[in-house]
Amino acid sequence: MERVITGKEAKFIDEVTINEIGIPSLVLMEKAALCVFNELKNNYYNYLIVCGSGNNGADGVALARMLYQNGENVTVLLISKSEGTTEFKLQLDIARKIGVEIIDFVNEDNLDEEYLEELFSANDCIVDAILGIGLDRQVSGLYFDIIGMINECDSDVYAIDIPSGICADNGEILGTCINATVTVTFGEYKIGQIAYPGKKYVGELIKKDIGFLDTEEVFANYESEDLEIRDNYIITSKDLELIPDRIERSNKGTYGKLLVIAGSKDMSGAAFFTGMAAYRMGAGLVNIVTSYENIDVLKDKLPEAVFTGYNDLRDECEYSKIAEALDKYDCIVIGPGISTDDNSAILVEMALESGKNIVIDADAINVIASDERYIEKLHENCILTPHMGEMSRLIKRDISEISDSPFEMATFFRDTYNTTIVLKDANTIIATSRGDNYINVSGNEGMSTAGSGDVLSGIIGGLMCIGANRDIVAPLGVYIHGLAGDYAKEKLGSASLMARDILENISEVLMMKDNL
Ligand SMILES: NC(=O)C1=CN([C@@H]2O[C@H](COP(=O)(O)OP(=O)(O)OC[C@H]3O[C@@H](n4cnc5c(N)ncnc54)[C@H](OP(=O)(O)O)[C@@H]3O)[C@@H](O)[C@H]2O)[C@@H](O)CC1
Ligand SMILES: [K+]
Repeated sequence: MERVITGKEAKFIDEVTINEIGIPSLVLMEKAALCVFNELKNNYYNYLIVCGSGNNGADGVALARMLYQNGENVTVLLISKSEGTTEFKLQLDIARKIGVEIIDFVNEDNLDEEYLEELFSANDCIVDAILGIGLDRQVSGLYFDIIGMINECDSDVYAIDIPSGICADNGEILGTCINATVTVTFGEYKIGQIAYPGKKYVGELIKKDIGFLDTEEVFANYESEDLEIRDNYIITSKDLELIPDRIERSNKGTYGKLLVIAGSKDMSGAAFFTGMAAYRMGAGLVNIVTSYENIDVLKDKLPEAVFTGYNDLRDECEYSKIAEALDKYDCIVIGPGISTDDNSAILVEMALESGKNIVIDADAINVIASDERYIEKLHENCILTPHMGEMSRLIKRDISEISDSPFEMATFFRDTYNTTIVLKDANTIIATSRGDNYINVSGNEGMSTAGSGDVLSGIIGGLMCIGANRDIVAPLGVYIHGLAGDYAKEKLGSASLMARDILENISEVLMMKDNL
C-alpha cells in the first residue's frame, strides 16, 4: 500500500525537511522544477508558464528558467497582485536577469481578455503554476477567469503539484479548477489527486521524489500541534501478495468455511453471485442460507455450495438450525437480496450477536438503518458495504451531502461505531476499525451494474475465509473487485460488462498475484 496525504500533511513534511533537517527550500524547489522540466523538454514548440506568487508559482518560474536555458521558447505570465513568497521573488529576480520573457498581467493595463486568449492558443503547452497545496479558499475573480480560459484552449496543460483549484485535502473543487493533461506531483500522492471530484481533472499523474524526509519517519518522530495525522492509503498491485497462498498439502478445511446469508423469494441471483465470488477467491466451503424456494435453482447453478433453507424463523426448529450454522462457520456475509422482512431482521440480529467476522451488505444494511437497536450492536469485526443510498438511510443524511464529502462521512461512521465501512462510489472509500483509511483506485464505470455489489461482498467474505489479515480484507477486497472489473472491461468494453464478467475475471487477478 502507498500513503496518500493531505495538503496540510505535505506542508508539515516540507517544514520538517527544511527546518529540522536543514535542506534549503530552494534545493527542494530546484529538484521539483527539474522533474517537471525533464517531462517537458524538447516536447513542445512554445511554453507558457502561468504563475501565482506562492511557491507553486516559484516552481513555475524556476521551470521557465530551465526551459529558457535549454534554448526553448518560453514565456512566464504572472497573474498575482501580491508580492509573493521569498522564494518566488528570488526566482523571479533570477529569471529576469537571465532574460526569460515575463508578462506581468496584473500590472500592465493594456492586456485584455482577447490578448490572453491569443496568448493561450499561441502556446502548445501551458504550465499551471497558479496554486498548489497552499490553496486555502474559493477561487474567484481574475484567477477564476484565467483558469476558465486555459480550460477552453486546445493546448496541453501540465499542472505543477496539483491542478489549481483542487483542494489537496479531499478532492473538492473550490469554485473552479484547471483540467490538466498531466500532473507532476512531489513526495507523496495527495488525497485531492486520488479522490473524486478532483481525480477527474488530474490527467496522467506522475509522482517524483525530490528529497523530502521519509514520510513515515516524519510522522513517527515529529509532532505538529495543529495537525492530526491520518493514516490514508491506496492499495496497489504489489499488495496482492497479501492474499494468502495455497498450501501444497491442504484440504478444504484449510481455506475456511463461509456462511452466506443471501437471497429471498425471486432473488436467488444475489446468493449465487456472492457464493460464487467467495469460491473464486478460494474459500474452502460455502453454505448458502436462503429461503427454501431458492434452493433448487441455486443447487443447479452452484452445486459446490451446501444449503440451509428457512421459511419462518419464528419457528423454533428453523431458528436453531440457523443458530447452529452460525456457530459452526468461521465468517459470515449477510444481506445480498434478503429483503427487509421479519426473517431478515432476525437473521441480522443473530449474525451481529455471533461476534464473528461479518460482511454486512445491501438489505442487511437497510435492516440496521431501520432500527437504532441494531446499529448499536455493530462491532470491530463488522464490515459494512453501503452504496450512497444505503449510507444515506444509515446516517440519515442526504445523498448529495454524502457524495460531496464521502471521506468525512465514512470516517465519521467508523469513529462513531468502531466498525469498518466500505462506502461504495466511483472511488470507494474504506475506513477500517483499526483507524486506517483507503481510497480505492481500481475499477471502472462498467461495474455500475446489477449484482456487482453481491460479487464484492463475496470477494471480501472469501478473503476472510482463506485467512487474509483482518485489517486488510476490506480495502484489498475492494481493490480485487475493481481489478477484476478492469480485466472484464478490457475484454468486453464497459457498456456490456455484467456482474458475471467480474466473477469470471477474479481468477485473472489471482493469477496476476501468482506472477508478481
Ligand atoms: N519548499 C517548499 O515549500 C516547496 C514547495 N513546493 C511547491 O510549493 C507549493 C506550495 O506553495 P505555497 O505553500 O506557497 O502555496 P501555493 O500553493 O503556491 O499557494 C499559496 C498562494 O496562493 C494564494 N492563494 C491561496 N488560495 C487562493 C485562492 N483561492 N485564490 C487566489 N489566491 C490564493 C495565497 O495568497 P495569499 O493567501 O497570500 O493572499 C498564496 O500566495 C507546492 O504545491 C509545490 O508546488 C515545491 O517547490 C517543493 C518545495
Ligand atoms: K498548480
